[in-house]
Amino acid sequence: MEVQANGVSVVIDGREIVHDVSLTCGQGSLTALVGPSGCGKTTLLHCLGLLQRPTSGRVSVDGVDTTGWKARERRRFWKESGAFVLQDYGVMEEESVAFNVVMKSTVFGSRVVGDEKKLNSVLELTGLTGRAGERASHLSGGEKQRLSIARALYKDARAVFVDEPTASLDEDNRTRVIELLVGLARRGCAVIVATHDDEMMRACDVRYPVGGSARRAVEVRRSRQ
Ligand SMILES: Nc1ncnc2c1ncn2[C@@H]1O[C@H](COP(=O)(O)OP(=O)(O)OP(=O)(O)O)[C@@H](O)[C@H]1O
Repeated sequence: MEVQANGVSVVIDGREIVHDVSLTCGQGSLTALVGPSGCGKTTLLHCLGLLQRPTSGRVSVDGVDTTGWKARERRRFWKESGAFVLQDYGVMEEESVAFNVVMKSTVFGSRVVGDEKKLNSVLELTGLTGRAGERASHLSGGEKQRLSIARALYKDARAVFVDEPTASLDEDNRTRVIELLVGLARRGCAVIVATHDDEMMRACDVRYPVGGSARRAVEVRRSRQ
């Protein structure tokens, strides 16, 4: 999936938070939105993920302009194609790890339904093997981060929007999360990451400086081996 911003600006309370961003986040590529705290990375990420409407400009998905999309079309995009790994992890604390991945249960919520083999495979990939039945609230910050990635992997998301994925992680978890995001891109997903982290930035194919004067997406590597 390709997610594209064309002349996207966001004005809140008379203040321009995002200024005239044009950027293409391609299928199979890992794009970093970079810049100092408060420069508008999260706001831009939310626009690209259709969580927030730009004040002007447009966001297109696979070449389709989403400006006129109603709630129903945006919901379909989130359900079928998009996944989020946000700073508050987007995890349902009271639910099990398995439910948080599969997001489906029987009518009365007593049992998670879904593809068990696939569930086990994504839990293994994200280092959460054996944790399916545990309450998500028991997980550590790094584990919750990986749980959100497990959900993106399970649903075969085609675009994943990630906010500061490594901010509060120790070295091991950080490396692991970066590897998982690179893995998602290698599967053909468009992965867009707002980040301050040098190691995360180095793993990205494209770095886009948000804010500042000389804004231009820098392609770091043309292709991965
Ligand atoms: N809903 C809102 N109402 C008022 N101001 C907002 C709102 N959303 C964002 N802002 C402001 O816009 C600016 C950019 O915020 P944003 O969270 O996008 O920055 P950021 O680059 O992601 O910052 P950080 O790296 O610290 O997470 C900040 O000054 C913030 O206070």
